[in-house]
Amino acid sequence: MRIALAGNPNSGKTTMYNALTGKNEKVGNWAGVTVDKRESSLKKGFCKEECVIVDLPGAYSMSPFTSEESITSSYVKNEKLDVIINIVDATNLSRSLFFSTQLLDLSIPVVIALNKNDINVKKDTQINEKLLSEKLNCPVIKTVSTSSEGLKEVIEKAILVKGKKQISPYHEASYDHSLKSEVEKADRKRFDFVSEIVKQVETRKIETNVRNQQDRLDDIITNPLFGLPLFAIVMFCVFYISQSTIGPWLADYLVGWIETFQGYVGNLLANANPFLQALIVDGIIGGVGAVVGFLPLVMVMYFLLALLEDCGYMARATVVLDPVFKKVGLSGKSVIPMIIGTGCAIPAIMACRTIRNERERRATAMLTPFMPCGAKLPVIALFAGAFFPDVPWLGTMMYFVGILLILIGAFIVKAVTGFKYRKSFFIIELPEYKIPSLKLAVTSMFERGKAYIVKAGTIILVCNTVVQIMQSFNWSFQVVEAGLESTSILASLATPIAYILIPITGVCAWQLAAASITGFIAKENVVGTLAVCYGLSAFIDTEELALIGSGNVVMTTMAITKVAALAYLMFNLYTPPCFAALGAMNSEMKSKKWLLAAIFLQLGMGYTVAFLVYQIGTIMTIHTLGPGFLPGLLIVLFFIGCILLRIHKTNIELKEEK
Ligand SMILES: Nc1nc2c(ncn2[C@@H]2O[C@H](COP(=O)(O)OP(=O)(O)OP(=O)(O)O)[C@@H](O)[C@H]2O)c(=O)[nH]1
Ligand SMILES: [Mg+2]
Repeated sequence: MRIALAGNPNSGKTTMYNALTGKNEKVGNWAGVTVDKRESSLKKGFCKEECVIVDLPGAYSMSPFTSEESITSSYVKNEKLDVIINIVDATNLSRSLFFSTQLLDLSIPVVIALNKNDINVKKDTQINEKLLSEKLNCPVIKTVSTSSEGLKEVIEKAILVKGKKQISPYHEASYDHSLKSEVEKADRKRFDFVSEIVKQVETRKIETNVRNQQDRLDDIITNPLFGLPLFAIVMFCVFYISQSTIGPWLADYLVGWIETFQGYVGNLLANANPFLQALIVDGIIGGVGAVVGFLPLVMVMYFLLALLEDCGYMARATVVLDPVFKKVGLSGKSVIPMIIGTGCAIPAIMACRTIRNERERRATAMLTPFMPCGAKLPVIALFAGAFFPDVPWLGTMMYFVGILLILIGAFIVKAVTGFKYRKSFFIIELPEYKIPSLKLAVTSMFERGKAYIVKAGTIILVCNTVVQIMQSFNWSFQVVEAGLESTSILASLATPIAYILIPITGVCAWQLAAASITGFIAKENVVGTLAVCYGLSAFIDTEELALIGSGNVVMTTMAITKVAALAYLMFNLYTPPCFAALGAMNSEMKSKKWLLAAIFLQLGMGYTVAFLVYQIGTIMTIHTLGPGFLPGLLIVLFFIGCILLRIHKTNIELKEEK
């Protein structure tokens, strides 16, 4: 038996899906969290029959506007479904039932779950579900997905209605679907029908048109003047707590355990072959451990972001940033992918589907990776902790630089595509504020933590092993002696890139180049590879319970200046993301031209920023230009020249069109 969950965005479909299947799919308090379908079998205990539950993206209507809405409408129309469970947001009945009546037209049995009933109980809003069931000719059950209330009954009803015929409550006269005015007329009629039913079944105590506390809070939070600084403060707190206070404090304990384990294995292998010993103790445990050591930072950040999302703040952030983004040809819609991007660029790029305008969608997918993701966080934490322990806000600043680069990038895309100002509307449904669910935040945190550990135990482990082997052997496949690592396979492959990095690091270090290259496989590799190449594993000082301070081993071993460390960090953060994210960009942009342009822009902007930071920083600190200034300048000028040329071409094309 196959049951699909369909309904308006933010009605609680994924929450119900998770409760029914035991999965942990992403739930968020805004419209458009789910952008692709997911399926899994129903948990035992709900019914004896084998049953598959399908979670779908939210949709307002069967006539799709966005690509994720069309996933839903084509799925319910074309797949062989036994039953549709229509999740209706009981706090917003009139809007939700419009879609319900369309689902009831499909000749597939429907069960309506009147979800979020707990909110209605609190507000004393009553819905006569029996009468509603009679009016719609289908079972209606009140549910609370967050506590699984009513879910068993919903499934029981779904089994009962399977294979039964339901008579659609609304009969639409046929009309010409190609004519916009006709469609609007038909929709209006359907809406009147729904309003009439709502009038009969619902009694509200609080009139929605009375300004309540929520509206007053919105006046402050989304205020054009206070909104932006407030957003900056909120995000600063998130990054500061996760990366400069609680995160590193927890990380220290973890690193202590990892070191103990490493020492234990080291003792066990004391008499083993030196290569094997180095591979296991330094390459695998040291490299993977260096990455895993930063796990608490990622988890704390996820916990805080989940709280912010769930309380309803993130949806407001889109409204606050909308005017700023509009100026560069994007809109508030681009903010959600950006925020998701602080976790991982892949779901963030997928979230761009909710953007209707093609140019805006592609531009957002192209620019979202500038937002440092969870995998880049260990890289930030490492450099911020090792080189700038007295600047606790440095890590946080990397996120704000990310936002700035998104804006600059958007401006470039706008100029290159010849985007002309058009009045565009940004409409978002603001969810109600609520006390965030700790359970949800903890689940989100552990899900992310699990993914991080799995990645460290697979991709990162394999990469570190390969790096350790390539570093241990030369091209004649002989083990390189200690001190002669620069003759290794790894060093000879990375050296050409190391030359390109001279204008941004001041040194020709194959280790730095190797770390940046493996970073394209997964960004955590930057930390893992540096740990392996420099023979450093513990980046966190367990004795001082802090990320290792200045003048420590990392700084002296890497032998680069603070300015170079900052520039190198920024190069790794703002050049193209990992290959998996590039793959996601390719499938969302659906254009090779856009993908290539995106990679070029990311490479160019990442290099330019790093070059400027290093050279200007060097002039400011030691009053001289850094090494490799001229070649670096030529690379940057080439990048800027290419963009200017493209903009010029676009302008000529536009003139010709006129
Ligand atoms: N109070 C209350 N909140 C709920 C209930 N069900 C879901 N929520 C909350 O509603 C919000 C949206 O939940 P989701 O499950 O992500 O909604 P969705 O329908 O999957 O949303 P999209 O994927 O965007 O279409 C989250 O903040 C949930 O915690 C419920 O029964 N009661
Ligand atoms: Mg969902």
